[in-house]
Amino acid sequence: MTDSELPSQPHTFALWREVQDTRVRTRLGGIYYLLAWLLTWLFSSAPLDMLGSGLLGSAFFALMLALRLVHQPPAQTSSACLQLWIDRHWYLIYITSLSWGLAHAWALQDVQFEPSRLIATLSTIAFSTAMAFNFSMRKERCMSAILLLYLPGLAVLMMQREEQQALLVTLAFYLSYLLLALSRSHREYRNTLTMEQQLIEQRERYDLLSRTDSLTQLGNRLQFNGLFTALVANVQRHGGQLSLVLLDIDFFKRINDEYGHSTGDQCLHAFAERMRVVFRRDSDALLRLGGEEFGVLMMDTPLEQARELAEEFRGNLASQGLEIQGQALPMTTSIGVGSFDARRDGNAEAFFKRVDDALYLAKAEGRDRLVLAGLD
Ligand SMILES: Nc1nc2c(ncn2[C@@H]2O[C@H](COP(=O)(O)OP(=O)(O)OP(=O)(O)O)[C@@H](O)[C@H]2O)c(=O)[nH]1
Repeated sequence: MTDSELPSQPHTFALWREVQDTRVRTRLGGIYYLLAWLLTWLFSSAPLDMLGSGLLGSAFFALMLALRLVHQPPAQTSSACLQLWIDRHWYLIYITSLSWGLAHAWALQDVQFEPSRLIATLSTIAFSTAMAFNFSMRKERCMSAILLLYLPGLAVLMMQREEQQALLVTLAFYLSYLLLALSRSHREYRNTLTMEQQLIEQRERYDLLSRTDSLTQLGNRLQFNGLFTALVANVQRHGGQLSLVLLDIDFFKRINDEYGHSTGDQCLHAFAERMRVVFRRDSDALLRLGGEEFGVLMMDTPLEQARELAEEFRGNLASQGLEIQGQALPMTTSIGVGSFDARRDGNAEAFFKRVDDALYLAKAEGRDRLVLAGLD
């Protein structure tokens, strides 16, 4: 998934990240529960006497492992879908934790598990430690899972506290450490997430800046190049109508020479503002291609419609000029307009050249006019 495909809403991004992290961390967990059960059962004093319950336990933990593996994250990245996946996955984690907690309690109680009791206790410690460090995205849920792992065993040890006092106290102490470690791990997870979100936002801001012309706040040449190629590829593949309007201010050098560069800058800004008034559809992409040359990419717009709008723009500008510092400054623009034609334009470059040639013709024929591309 590329950066631009990542969910942009902070809440949805946090859920998406949590899904990815949960998915990566949950895979191994399932294998170790199965392994721990197999060792506890097979190293008990009489595994064959417990064949039924041994196999049943193995089948159960194998099923939990399979469910974890087949529970694929949603293809959609809506927050509702992501939240649902997380909730369901936590059910699997709870069920596995409680089942292991009960298996440990059984091992502590049943004499047949005497030789493998240590395996079960060490596994409980390992699972709860892994839980505290790997699933700290949700503090309360993680705490509940640790308690499900721990409490059945502690309850048995409480009942046997005469003989098991040392183990009971040690496990209780370790549990308190785990809850503290979980708090710290949760804080660190949130901090890392915030940093990651800030980084993405910063990158998006820089990306936008690098594609924006600072004088007019229109998209710049870089933006045009990417957008134009993508839109042409899109109409080539799916059809539709894409029009391009190229505008070049007439004799702009004279404005600079006569009124100064700063007034020239204000003219460019005012020109862009005027473009925003006329080409106002959300799907119109307004760009400054460089110097005093501008472009409008009009999606789903037939040639005639693009021509009408461009002509309206040219006429308004010629009759009203631009208002700079309360003064009307005469100004005209030459315009080339064209629509992508799959038979005539092999690629984006050819299409651009056709419209640029029309603009050149508008200049050559005396300026302040609009020429349609490729009607020769
Ligand atoms: N103020 C200002 N001037 C700019 C900017 N970018 C380009 N120019 C000026 O725009 C002028 C363009 O001049 P030319 O290419 O000769 O074009 P023109 O004078 O508009 O003449 P025609 O296009 O042939 O009608 C140059 O004087 C550039 O210095 C800018 O960002 N600000």
